Amino acid sequence: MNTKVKLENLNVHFGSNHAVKDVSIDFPENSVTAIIGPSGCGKSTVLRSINRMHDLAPAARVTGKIILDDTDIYDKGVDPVSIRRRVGMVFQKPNPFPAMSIYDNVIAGYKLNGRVNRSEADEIVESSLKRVALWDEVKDRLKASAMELSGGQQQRLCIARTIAVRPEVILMDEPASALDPLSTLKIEELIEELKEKYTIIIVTHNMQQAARVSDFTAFFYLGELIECGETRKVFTTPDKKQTEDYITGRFG
Ligand SMILES: Nc1ncnc2c1ncn2[C@@H]1O[C@H](COP(=O)(O)OP(=O)(O)OP(=O)(O)O)[C@@H](O)[C@H]1O
Repeated sequence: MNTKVKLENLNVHFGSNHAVKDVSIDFPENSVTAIIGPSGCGKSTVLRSINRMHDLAPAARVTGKIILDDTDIYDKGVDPVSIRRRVGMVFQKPNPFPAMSIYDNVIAGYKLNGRVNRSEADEIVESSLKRVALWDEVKDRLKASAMELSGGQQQRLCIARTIAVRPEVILMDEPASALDPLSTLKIEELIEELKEKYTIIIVTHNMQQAARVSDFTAFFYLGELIECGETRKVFTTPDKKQTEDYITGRFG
């Protein structure tokens, strides 16, 4: 399996808080890697560093390397906007643009590339909504406000918006934690399908979800990567005692 994203000695500081400590990890292409660990262990901070989102937080200092294919995304001269196009992000709470229609939400990110003609936009909206299994539910009301959709539909819309930009990597920060069990199941099924085309890295608090959706699991504790490996192995015969204690619910 090719490595799509490689973290080499990644450190993130917020002022004097050393939130991510010397983390090195490979994320294989066309696979799902789950990042797990107790609250505050640095999961979201690691995820956000992979599309340079900390550039937007003045207190953050990132050192080390993050290699996307052959590009160190923190190299001088690398445009963070071009990285965010290649590395999309889906957040915990569905965040469609409230003033926009369903159609305009899907195409919003893609339009930042420049002018888009109508038939091209129609094609992208339809294929993205089909990809997230939302097309049949919304095809008759594409001009309706995105806020008319249920929470689960809104989250699938946000995933459609992300994939419309044609990223290579999708970061997901607890994408189903605000959703009911049925919507969660749909998101999990979608993740399974999306990995054929994309490399997915997902932060989740839900151990069963990590076991269900991921090929690889990385366990973090107090800012350090404790263990990373095939999900089945991490969940059945972890190498480290801390991992075992966490996945068996003894702490966290
Ligand atoms: N923008 C920020 N400014 C300052 N400190 C931050 C910022 N983001 C995160 N931190 C700090 O970095 C550490 C790791 O936080 P992070 O959100 O990555 O943890 P987490 O494992 O994702 O937690 P949770 O599971 O609760 O979401 C915490 O001490 C947090 O307070």
